[in-house]
Formats: sequence, C-alpha cells, structure tokens
Amino acid sequence: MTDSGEPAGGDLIRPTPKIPVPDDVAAAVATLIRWAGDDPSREGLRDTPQRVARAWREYCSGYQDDPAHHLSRVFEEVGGYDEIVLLKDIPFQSHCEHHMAPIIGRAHIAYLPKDHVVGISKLARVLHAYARRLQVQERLTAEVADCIWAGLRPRGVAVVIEASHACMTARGVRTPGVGMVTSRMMGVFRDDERSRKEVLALMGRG
Ligand SMILES: Nc1nc2c(ncn2[C@@H]2O[C@H](COP(=O)(O)OP(=O)(O)OP(=O)(O)O)[C@@H](O)[C@H]2O)c(=O)[nH]1
Ligand SMILES: [Zn+2]
Repeated sequence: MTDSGEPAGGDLIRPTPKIPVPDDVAAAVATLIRWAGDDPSREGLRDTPQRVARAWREYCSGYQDDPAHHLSRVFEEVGGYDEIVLLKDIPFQSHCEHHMAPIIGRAHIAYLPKDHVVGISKLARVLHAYARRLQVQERLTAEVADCIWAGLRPRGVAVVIEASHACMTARGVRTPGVGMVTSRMMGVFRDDERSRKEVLALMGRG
C-alpha cells in the first residue's frame, strides 16, 4: 500500500483520463464501424468512437515517452559488480504496424555493466516506451537493445523477444500457438560465444 492508502502501482489501474477526442478521429472510427457492418448511432455503440480513440492513445502512449530518458539516472556504488544483469520474462503488449493488431509477448533484457548500473525497472520502461507504438518485432528488439547500448555504454547487451501476433492468430493465416522469436546481441554477447551462451542460458534459451 502507498501512503495514500492505494494499492501499490495504483496509478496503473486508475480509469483512463477522458481526454478530448478530435471530431475527425471519432468520425474515422464511426466510419470503420459502419464499414464493418454496424450502426454507430445505436445505443451500445454511441460512445464507442471516443472510447476507441482514447484506447488508441493509450496503446500508442510510447510516442509521448522518451526511452533514453529512463536511463539517465545510474548507480555507481555496486560493490564492483561486473556480471550479467538480466530482467527476464517482462510481459509487454504492442501493435503491429501492418494490421494494427495486438502483439503480445515477453522480453528478456540483459546487459553486462562496465562501471555503473541502472534501476532495474528502467529496462522495462524502455521496452514499454518502444512497445507502445506501431511496431514490427524486429525493430522493437533492435530499438530496445540500441537504446540500452547507447544509454549505459555497457560491455554487452542482449535482448530476446518472444511474441504472438494476433494478425496471424485471429485473422489471415489463422495459425494459433505460433510464436516469433527475435534477438539482438551487442558487444561481448555478439563477439564472445561463451558470454552469449551464458546469457542465453540465464534467459532459459540455452
Ligand atoms: N517480419 C514481421 N512481419 C510481421 C510482423 N507483424 C506482422 N507481420 C507480417 O506482415 C506481413 C504483411 O503482409 P501483407 O501481405 O502486406 O499483408 P496481408 O495480406 O494482410 O498478409 P497476411 O497476414 O499473410 O494475410 C504479414 O506477413 C504479417 O504476418 C512483425 O513484427 N515482423
Ligand atoms: Zn500484423
């Protein structure tokens, strides 16, 4: 519980603020509903264009988030710790840029520090800042790795992302149960096979 008596992480479960939706955005959603075969003026759909528009602001809130900013505060007093730091199994949601359909997955993000570390939650914040945009999984993986590489200047970065794409499971080829795996290895994790094996083993992908 926080000081105000709310459950920890309460700001994540507050109702979405009712930001004003521009008329043309709501009209576009109403057009889509009509095109899908329904009547946007019927009672159950009356507020849907505004709701959908606000939902999309939330799904795409990463455009208002500067990923590099999350890595600006680092800690140097880590008792000489110079082994792998791994944040494993981070759940995330994104949307594919081809169909704007959900991408749901997990990321494993590791780095080998040189002389400082970052607060561990910041690795997840970097992931979400890029995931909450229209994406392809390859670019998401590369952007997360590149951001950590540039922001922390570590000896190595390894990012592995496993995800399921609703554009493949719920439509199109309709193949449920398939997962896409992408990875980006930088520094020692790219150049040294032993380090790469070690980080992949820690990720459970040895
Ligand atoms: N490489 C990659 N492809 C993706 C990702 N998300 C979606 N796709 C693919 O993007 C492709 C878009 O292909 P198009 O032929 O233009 O679109 P489409 O006719 O809807 O294709 P189908 O999904 O095969 O029905 C599809 O093959 C999707 O599976 C991603 O993150 N990475
Ligand atoms: Zn897609």
